[in-house]
Amino acid sequence: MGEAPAFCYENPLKEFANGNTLKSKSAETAIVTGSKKYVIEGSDGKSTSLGVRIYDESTAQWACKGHLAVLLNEDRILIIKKGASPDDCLWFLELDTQYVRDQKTMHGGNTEVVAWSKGVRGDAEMPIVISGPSGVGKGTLINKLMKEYPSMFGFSVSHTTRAPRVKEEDGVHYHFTEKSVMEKEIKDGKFLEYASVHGNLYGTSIEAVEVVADEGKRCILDIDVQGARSVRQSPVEAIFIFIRPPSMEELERRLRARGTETEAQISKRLRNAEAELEQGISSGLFDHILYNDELEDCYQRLKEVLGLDGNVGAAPNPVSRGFDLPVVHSASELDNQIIIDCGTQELEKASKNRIVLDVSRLRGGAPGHTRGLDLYAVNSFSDELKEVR
Ligand SMILES: Nc1nc2c(ncn2[C@@H]2O[C@H](COP(=O)(O)OP(=O)(O)O)[C@@H](O)[C@H]2O)c(=O)[nH]1
Ligand SMILES: Nc1ncnc2c1ncn2[C@@H]1O[C@H](COP(=O)(O)OP(=O)(O)O)[C@@H](O)[C@H]1O
Repeated sequence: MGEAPAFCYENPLKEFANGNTLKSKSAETAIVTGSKKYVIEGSDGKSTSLGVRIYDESTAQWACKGHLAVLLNEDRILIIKKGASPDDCLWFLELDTQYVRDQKTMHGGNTEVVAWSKGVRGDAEMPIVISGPSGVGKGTLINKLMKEYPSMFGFSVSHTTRAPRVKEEDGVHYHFTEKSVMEKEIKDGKFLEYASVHGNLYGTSIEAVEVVADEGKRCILDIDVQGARSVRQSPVEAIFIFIRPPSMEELERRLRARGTETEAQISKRLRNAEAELEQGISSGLFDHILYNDELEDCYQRLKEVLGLDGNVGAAPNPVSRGFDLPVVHSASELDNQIIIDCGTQELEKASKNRIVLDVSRLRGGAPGHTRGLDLYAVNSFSDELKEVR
């Protein structure tokens, strides 16, 4: 996914609390990682654009002069990497985002936390997390939704160590995986969340969510309550829906009628259902709790909650991940738009030498990703920002 341009603050971040340090002319802030020291230079106080210099201790040389850093809303710094590949030129150093605040709380409140995330173009709608006990009808509801709105929703294909059921396909319903392989991938940080459910390991890889978002579709996650809690604590901003059965008797009837589990597995799932229901209903974790009594009623409620009543299913908006930034000379911020001047000397190219990076709709993606960036070229001679592409 490319390399983050910088790393961990040498000093506590309190200097950044109001951004003053960054805006004062003399200020230089150092970020150190391994043998590299990244220095964000102070600006003249008028512009929010700052230079970034990199000192490589192993070669004792200053390198990569010319990265640009722009402080955004005092909660994150946008770094525009010079000479990076299109896929790797925009990064955010998160200083005071919701994710960073949550992480600080998790670490007891006294630890300074910063997080790197890569800028990804395009806006994908908030993922939908659906939880509920086994047999309640999650899969049935999700299938209906995907059938009615095939271009709008995409399913996050989880990994699991459980055996496939008769009609289940590898890579479609689940990625059926060896336990040791999955444990290694979890250790390698490839998973957004994972949990042990009914005696097997289940997990959502970061890639599973990103693949759907890259297609411009809204991602649906069918995961248990533990997994939902982990996603709540992740940078992913999602909508959380819990499906509950009309009664335990009806849940049992549905599980048996489905005919996909042995008697022992059904008993285990029913025992676990009690705890899942308790947590689903009373934890405050879920934004919406829907009864699945009559299937059609529940489906209509689900559509309402998702704002789909009467909506005919918009076409997907495929995401193009990269953008070729020419040599960047300066950047300034205006109303959530970063104006990037690429400073070509040749007059004939001058009409395309300014690029606007719209950061008004930034939102957390899977860990390490910030979505919602929009980029377009404008005519630099026009007073208005006129789109030319
Ligand atoms: N945490 C987590 N739970 C998952 C994931 N995938 C599926 N689950 C949950 O695991 C449980 C068992 O799923 P499954 O074996 O397909 O049985 P079913 O719910 O009866 O269809 C359900 O509660 C799923 O929501 C995942 O990636 N992460
Ligand atoms: N509202 C409903 N009324 C009756 N049966 C239902 C309803 N919703 C789902 N079912 C049935 O219950 C069984 C379990 O549903 P499923 O979608 O597999 O549950 P889950 O994915 O939550 O484990 C399936 O056989 C399905 O056809």
